[in-house]
Parts: sequence; structure tokens; C-alpha cells
Amino acid sequence: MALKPSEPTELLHMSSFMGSRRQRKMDDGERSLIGPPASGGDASMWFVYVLAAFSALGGLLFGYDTGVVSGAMLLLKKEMNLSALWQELLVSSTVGAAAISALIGGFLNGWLGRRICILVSSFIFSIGGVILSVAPDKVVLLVGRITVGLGIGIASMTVPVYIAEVSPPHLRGQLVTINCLFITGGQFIASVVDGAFSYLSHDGWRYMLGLSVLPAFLQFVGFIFLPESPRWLLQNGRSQEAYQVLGRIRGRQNVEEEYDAIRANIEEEEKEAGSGGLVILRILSHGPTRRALIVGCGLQMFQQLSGINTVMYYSATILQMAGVRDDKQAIWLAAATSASNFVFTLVGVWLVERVGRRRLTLGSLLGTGLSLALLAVGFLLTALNSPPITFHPVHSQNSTCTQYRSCEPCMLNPDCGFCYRENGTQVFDSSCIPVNQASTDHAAWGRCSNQTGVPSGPMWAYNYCPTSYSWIVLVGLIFYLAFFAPGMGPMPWTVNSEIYPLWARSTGNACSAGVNWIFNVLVSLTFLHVAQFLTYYGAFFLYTGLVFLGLLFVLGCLPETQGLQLEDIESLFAGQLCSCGGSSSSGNRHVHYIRVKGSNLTSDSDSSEVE
Ligand SMILES: O[C@H]1[C@H](O)[C@@H](O)[C@H](O)[C@@H](O)[C@H]1O
Repeated sequence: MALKPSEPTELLHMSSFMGSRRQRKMDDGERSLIGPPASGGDASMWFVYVLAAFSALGGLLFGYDTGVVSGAMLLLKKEMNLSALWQELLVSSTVGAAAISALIGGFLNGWLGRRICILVSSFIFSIGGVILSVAPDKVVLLVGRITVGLGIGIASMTVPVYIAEVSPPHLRGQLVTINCLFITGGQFIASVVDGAFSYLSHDGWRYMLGLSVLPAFLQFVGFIFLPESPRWLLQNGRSQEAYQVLGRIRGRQNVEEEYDAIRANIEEEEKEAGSGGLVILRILSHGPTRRALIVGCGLQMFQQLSGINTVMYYSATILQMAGVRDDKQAIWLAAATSASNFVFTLVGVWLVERVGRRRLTLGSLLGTGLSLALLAVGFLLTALNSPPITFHPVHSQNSTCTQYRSCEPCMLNPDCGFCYRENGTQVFDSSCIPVNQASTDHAAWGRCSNQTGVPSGPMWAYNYCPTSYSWIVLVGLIFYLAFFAPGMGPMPWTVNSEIYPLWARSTGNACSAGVNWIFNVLVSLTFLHVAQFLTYYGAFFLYTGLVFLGLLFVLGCLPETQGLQLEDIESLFAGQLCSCGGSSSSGNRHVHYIRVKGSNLTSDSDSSEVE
């Protein structure tokens, strides 16, 4: 790629517009007074890895706190006698609070800086963890879950921005993707903790929910000593500090050029986009940032519309359909599902700087779409071969459940379950019975109302139908994770951390993270209703269609940002929306940047650089 680096000195002299700027230039005299950056001679790239790891603890907490609740809920609903409404409240309040705080986080990030926001979020996480682990009743639990959600929202939008701003361009994609590795790692740890403490039926949930205090505290202490993003410092007029921090982060390297480039770019950006008024209005009225925002929010929306959280949440059900009947076994196999999500995200970390963001996202969407289609076909075959209902027990209570003729509609009705006997793969003596309102593990009355699952005894299937096509669903699930996790999982976060100019970065990331959380709530809350309305296969065909729409969106609109300085990325959005793919540097075309006295022009010809 023939990328011309910024021309620091020329741009430095060019700007005389700074009168009202908060930012202040540091001249050569000042720089020599400060001397070389603090640890300039000794440190090396390891410091960037330390920064990335400590900030990615925010990702770990995001993953842990969203993942742990399903296992905790199994114990909580029994111990606190929670109604379905309270269960839904405790699960979705966290995600809802995260959506709100991600949006507010944009303002906080610009005002207080990335470091303070990370400190605030780890503090909130710690408080939330303590509240959850000592909660005497469900109301306090709800307060704890909301508190934790507020922490997640701020962390989810701040951490990728911070990592992107401290990373050198050639490592940026990999380091931001590591944050996503920590998210899926947190989800995996949560599922193992859920499995381990599920044996502790009294108060096991306190340990599950409270354990997150440890990484939160570690991050808080770490960030007391870690530095602010040099880009934010520069933007806020703290140029000497910015220079020192950049030197400390870059180790032995000479940071003069990078420092000057960042500074010149901030001056230039402010001139182009103006500095007054609400940032979101400035983003919307400035073509390139408006287009970047559409791409960023679109990516986050399609990530959630591809159904990752229904697959994660319902993996136990899918596994039950595949023949796993024991609850404990299903919990451990669900841990295997989140382990796959984690391992395949690792593949993404390895691939992102090798194949680039755009190709990785496109490949991932294509594979995810095909896997969803396979899942849908598996569910379709299951539905078409749904075991008939052959046994109609008489009971004083009349119920819609007893009117169904096969397992499929019975299983889709949340009030009913399927009670049957099995001989090898043969299902017989099957009936549809109302579920016990206190526990979905049993029927309200009849053979399946007490001990089920004993050899040769009756079996109770609340949310699945026994089928011999479950292997298709299982293969679909594995392929789904193998394709989703390296690309569509991390890339929306990575790309969003890169595509906005500094003045729009916090607000842009806040909006796109907010979109991610809002669609997360929408998709997971509507899944059961969608499945009831369209059946399972209909729901998965719907997700397949949405993923192919996402593929078209990415194909047309997502430019390649690999290897570019953050300051150079804005120019990729200079053209019309959804022509970005055409000027992408992936494939055989090369983008050349021509810096003409303070403006970035993009050319896809071989013309030489003009100054
Ligand atoms: O990128 C993450 C990751 O893929 C998680 O597994 C998922 O639960 C989140 O919703 C998503 O934002």
C-alpha cells in the first residue's frame, strides 16, 4: 500500500487559525525543555500490550456479567421464587442499562477522558458485584444488575477507543480484537463458573454474580497507574503530557513524527468540522463522519441481527434437541459452546492483520449466513418429522395443550410441554400437557409431573422435540460459531474504534455501541415470540435473510482500514456512501493519499504524491 504519511512540519506551519482552540502547540524549544519522552530509551512494545490487557478487562467483565446470569437464574428462580416477569427483568435490565450508559459514555469520554471513564466503569462494576453478592431480596438484585449494566455500557464503548488510540497502526486491529477475545473469554469463564456453582444449590448464585468484583478491582488499581490516551490529551491542550505519554507507550521508537501528525490532524479536523455545537449534530452535518456513523451503526446492528445472542442463550436447548437430556450435562455442553466462541475469536485475532477487516467480515457473514440456513433446515426437518401425539389423558382442567396433534406446536406454546416414552429412536405414548407454573422441569399434572428421565420412565421435553435430525442442528451450530466468532463478533467493535476522526470518536462509538445494545435487547427479547409466530425454522430463515442483507451492506459500504493511521481513515469516507467498497485497499486496488495543504484527497490511480 502506498500510503503517504502525514507531512507534519508543513502542516505545523500552515495553521494560523488556532486562536480559539483549547489545544496549544508545543514548539521545538518547549520540546527540548521536556527532553526525550520519560521512558524513551528503555521501554519497548510490551507496554502497549499491558495497556491493552488491562483495558480489555472491561471486555472480560462485559462478557462475564452478560453470560453468568443464565446459570445464576436457574438457582435464583428457585431460591427467591421469581416469576417469569422478574426473571426477564433481572436478565434484560443489565442490557437495557448498558444501552443507556453506552450513549451517555460518549459525552463522558470527551469530557473526562478515556482513562477516567475506564476507572469509573471498573468502580461501578465493583460496586455492582458487591451489591449482587449480598442482595437480600429481588429488588436489591435488580439494583445490582442495573448498576453492573451501567458499567458494561461505558466499558463497551470506551475500551476499544482507548486501545485503538494507544496502538501503533500495524497492531491496532489485533489489539482491539483482543478486547473481543476477552468478551468471549468472560462469557466462557461465566459458563464454567455457572457449571461449578450449580452444584451449590444454596447461595451458589452469590458467588456466580459476585466473582466479577475481582477483575473489576484489578482493573481499577491498574488504571490508577496507567496513562491517558495521548490523542485525547492533545485534543484537550495537554500537549506536553501527550508527548511524554506517547514516548512512554512507544518505547524506543522516535515519536516526533507520530506526535506531529496527530497534532496537525486535530488542528485540521477542527478547522474542517468546526468546534461549536453538539457533536452528534456536527457528525450528521459533516459528510464523511455521517457516512462513517452509518457504517459503524450498521455493522453493530447486523452483528446482533445475525442472532449471536439467541444462539448463545438457546445453545442448551439446541443441545437438548441434539440428544443431551441431562440438565447438568446440558450446562457443561453450553460451556463448550461458549468455549468455541472464544477459540474462534482467537482465530479472528490471528487473521485480522493478515486478511484485513473487510475480507474477514465478508467471509464471516457469508459463512454465518450459510450456517444459519443449515440450522434452519435442521429445524425444518425436525418440524416436518415432529412426533405425533398419541395419548390423550383426561384431566378435569381443560387446556389448549391437550388439543395439539404433534409435538412441534405443543413445544412452541410456552404453557405446554411434551411428555413421552422412548424405545431407541421410537417415540410412543406421547401427550401434550400444561407446564408446572413453578418450574418448567415438570408437567403440571400426570406422568411427567414428578420424577422424569428415569430409565424406561416417561420423558419431559419443555422446549424441544425429540428428533433424529438434531445432528444437522448441531453441525449448523458449530459452523455458525466457527464463522461468526472470528469476523462478525469482533469486527464491528474494531472497525468502530477506527473510523471516526478524533473529535467524533467518543460520540460515534457511543452511538454504535448503543445500537449494538438496543438490538441485543430486541433480538433476545423477541426470539421466543418470533419462534412462536414463525416457528424455529422460520426464525432461523429470517436471521439468514438478515445476514445476507448485512453481507450486501458490508460489500458496498465497508472500506478497508488495515494499516492506516487513525488520522488518515476519515478520507476513506470522502466519497458517496456505499461506494466505499470500491475504493477499498483490499483486493488489487491501492489507495494513494495526496495531502494538499491540509486536506486529504483520495486517488485510486497511480499518480504520484502532490504537496
Ligand atoms: O462481539 C460480542 C461477542 O460476539 C459476544 O459473543 C456477543 O454476546 C456480543 O453481543 C457481541 O457484541
